[in-house]
Amino acid sequence: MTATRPRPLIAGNWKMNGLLKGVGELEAIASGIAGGGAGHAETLICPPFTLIARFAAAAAGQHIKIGAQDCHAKPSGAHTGDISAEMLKDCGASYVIVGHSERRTDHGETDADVKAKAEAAQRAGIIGIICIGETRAERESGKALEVVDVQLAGSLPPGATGANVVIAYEPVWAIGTGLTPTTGDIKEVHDFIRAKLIAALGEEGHNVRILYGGSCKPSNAAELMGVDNVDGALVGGASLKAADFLGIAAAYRG
Ligand SMILES: O=C[C@H](O)COP(=O)(O)O
Repeated sequence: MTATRPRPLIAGNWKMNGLLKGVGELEAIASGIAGGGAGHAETLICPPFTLIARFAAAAAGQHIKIGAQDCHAKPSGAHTGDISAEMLKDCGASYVIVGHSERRTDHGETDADVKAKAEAAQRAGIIGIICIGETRAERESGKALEVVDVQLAGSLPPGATGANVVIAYEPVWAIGTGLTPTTGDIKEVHDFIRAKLIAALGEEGHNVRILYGGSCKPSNAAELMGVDNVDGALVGGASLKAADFLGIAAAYRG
C-alpha cells in the first residue's frame, strides 16, 4: 500500500534580515500565493522576532503562515532576552524553527536543547521545524547518515506527529554556499529519515514532512522537490525576495 504524501511546505527563513519595510515583500509573496503560485503547497515565512506580529497581521486571511526562528524551552520566567513558544503563538506565529545549524554553532545548542524547544512548541500549540544535517567534514568522512541519525533521535520529542513536527534536512555545507547535494544523496538521506520516523512513530512517521534546505533557488527547486520523500523546502537567502520565493513555490504549481 502506498502511503499518502503529506501536504508540502515551502518555508522561508529570513534569519537576521528584514526591517518593517519588508512587509512589502511579504505582501507580494501573499499576492502570488493567492494567485495559485504555490499550487497545493503550504507556505510560511519566518521573519526575525521583531516582525512576527506585524507580518502576522499582514498575513491574516491570506494563504501564508508566519513563524519564528527560535524559542526558549520554558513558557515564561527570568530569561532575559528570550522568547517563549507561548509568546510566539500569542503574536500570531504558527511555526517555529528549532535547532538550525546556525543556532547549534552560534549558541552551542545541543540535541537535548532542540528537543526541549520542540516540546515547548508542542506545549504552545505551534509546529516545530527541527533542523538536522551534517558538516562538510562529516559528509566527506562518510558519516552523514550517522550524524543525521543521532541528531534526529536526540531532537525528536515524544508525541511527535505530522501535525506538530516538521523535519528539515539541511547539510551545513550547502547553506548559503550555492552548493547542493546530488539528488541521489538527498534521496538517500530523506529515505533514511523517513525510515527512522516510521521506526520511532509507526504509521504516523509517514505524515511528518521532511524539508530539504540549503541553496534552494528557483532554478533548482523543481529538481530538488521532485526527489522521493522531499516534502518541501526550508529556504534562506532566496526567501527574502518575493520573486525568488515564488519561483521556488512554483515547483508545486503542477
Ligand atoms: O534555513 C535556511 C537554510 O539555512 C538555507 O539557507 P540558504 O537557502 O540561504 O542556503
